[in-house]
Amino acid sequence: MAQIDIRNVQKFFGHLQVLKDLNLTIEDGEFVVMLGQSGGGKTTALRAIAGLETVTSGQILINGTEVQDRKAADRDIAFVFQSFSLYPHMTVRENIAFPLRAVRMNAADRDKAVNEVAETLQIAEHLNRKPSALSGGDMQRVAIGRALVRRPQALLMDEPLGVLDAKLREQMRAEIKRLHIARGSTSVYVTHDQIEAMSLADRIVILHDGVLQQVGAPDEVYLHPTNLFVAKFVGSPVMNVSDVRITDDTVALDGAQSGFRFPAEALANVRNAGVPLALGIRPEAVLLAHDQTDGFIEAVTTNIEPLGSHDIVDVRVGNTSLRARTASGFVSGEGQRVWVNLAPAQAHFFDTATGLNLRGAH
Ligand SMILES: Nc1ncnc2c1ncn2[C@@H]1O[C@H](COP(=O)(O)OP(=O)(O)OP(=O)(O)O)[C@@H](O)[C@H]1O
Repeated sequence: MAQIDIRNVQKFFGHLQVLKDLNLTIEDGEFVVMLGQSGGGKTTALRAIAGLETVTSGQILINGTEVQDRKAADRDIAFVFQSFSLYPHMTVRENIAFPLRAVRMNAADRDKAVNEVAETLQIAEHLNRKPSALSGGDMQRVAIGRALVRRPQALLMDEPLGVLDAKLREQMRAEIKRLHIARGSTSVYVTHDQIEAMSLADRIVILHDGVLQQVGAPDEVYLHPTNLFVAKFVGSPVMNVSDVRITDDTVALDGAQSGFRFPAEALANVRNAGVPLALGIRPEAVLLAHDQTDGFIEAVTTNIEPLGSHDIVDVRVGNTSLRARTASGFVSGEGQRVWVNLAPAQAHFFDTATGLNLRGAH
């Protein structure tokens, strides 16, 4: 198993800079998920760790040894791609055994290793089949089995569940987590699916335009996003973000008759910032009441999404639309008068020019 250290890594494709001074330490046994929009540089970073891509400058260390100039085969890292990339003419057993043949392991040890990994991945009954006879989920289990069979120092996965349907993705996600807990291998996983990232990661690494935006545990990036990009990228439905004015202890939305009163400590770093501000508040921190309530502001419902376990209700306050998460059926229809308030402890204030969260880690 391995600690992976990425130091000051820059990567250019021609004039296009895809990784901008990337620094990251992945601890031994950790499950790190790289999350971001398409084109953010996630795959390039993963391929650079594996040695499938060279870096323009900077160092990559595995257990303290520089490997950036070593070939992929000399890094003892396994890679699982989105497309299963199995050999169609070989059986499942031969596919999984392939990396062991390459290192000339004897047949008895090879069989033992293949059986063990097939058992763990629950594909033992498919060992004599060809890949074409398997479901998508089982094909990806075989691809993961082939990656794990030689007990690599680290397992890298590039959107491994990308082509599976939603239900199978959810099931495989749980299996990948179980496998990681059982094996404890250092894992780096690339996805643009934030639910996958939240559910799998010890730490999430958010990349945008080749720049690392935030590294943190799932609840940390959810509760304390360092900037607007992270705030809007993590969480579903997305965080409400709208321009606000702050006067004394009052936070006023655009066009609203009155503002929300906040305790002084919630506005400590914000009130005198002297920059245009955006309020960020997640739907679960937008509170609705049927009747006039102290501290609440009058609003009108404009849309309701019933989602079974809860509803997402859009309300209009002044010129601003806010999405609130409510109990199912809390609001019966559009055009209804309600009262709205915000949970100050869960409110974020961003500098609209830089995108930085001015409350920092609160
Ligand atoms: N071999 C290459 N040659 C030129 N440009 C490349 C190459 N590989 C990637 N790029 C460019 O680098 C940028 C980052 O790509 P990368 O695949 O790392 O992003 P990503 O975040 O993984 O996105 P995706 O989820 O779409 O794979 C993109 O603009 C892409 O077009």
